[in-house]
Amino acid sequence: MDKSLLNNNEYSWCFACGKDNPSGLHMRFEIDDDKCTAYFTPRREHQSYPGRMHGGLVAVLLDEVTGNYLFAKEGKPSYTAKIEIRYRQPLAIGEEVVCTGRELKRKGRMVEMQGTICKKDGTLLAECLSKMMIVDETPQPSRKLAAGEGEEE
Ligand SMILES: CCCCCCCCCCCCCCCC(=O)SCCNC(=O)CCNC(=O)[C@H](O)C(C)(C)COP(=O)(O)OP(=O)(O)OC[C@H]1O[C@@H](n2cnc3c(N)ncnc32)[C@H](O)[C@@H]1OP(=O)(O)O
Repeated sequence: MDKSLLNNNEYSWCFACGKDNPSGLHMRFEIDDDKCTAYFTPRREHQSYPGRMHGGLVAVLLDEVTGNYLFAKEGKPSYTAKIEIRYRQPLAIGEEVVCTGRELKRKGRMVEMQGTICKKDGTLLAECLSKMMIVDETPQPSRKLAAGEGEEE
């Protein structure tokens, strides 16, 4: 991966994984040969109906774990072109889940991805099938750098 993508740019503001985004989920990942894994514990601020995580944020977990797999493998961003989600059981506030992203197949720059979210005992809570388009993108400088205010850290 081109490490310059990770420095001095806007990636640290990603809502799902950006370390500098105070409103973000701060997801962290483990990359294996064939999958990306993230562990996440929904908090009360992620709630929809009492005790369960908001479905839009469940979608973020799935989108991010699949996108991160491709980012790690390709060293380039990929944009979500399509995502279909099956919400099987609620994600409980306060209970850690395991998110997994895998590549299913690809044609050109379009990659079909599968994402799952399970309880630690393996119970499937939510899953997605998505299409992600790998793009050639030049890293964007952070807003402060662009404004000539110097590095943020
Ligand atoms: C320590 C620090 C670590 C830091 C570590 C950072 C890691 C960082 C990882 C971040 C991980 C983020 C994971 C979230 C990812 C987002 O959230 S991305 C944001 C949400 N998505 C978007 O904004 C995408 C918006 N859409 C687009 O930009 C464009 O439509 C696309 C998807 C790039 C495609 O555009 P395009 O390249 O112009 O392609 P286009 O000509 O439209 O289509 C070409 C072919 O592709 C196929 N295709 C295109 N769209 C579709 C579709 N929706 N469905 C099916 N087929 C399609 C078709 O075959 C199409 O051919 P035709 O049917 O048109 O003949």
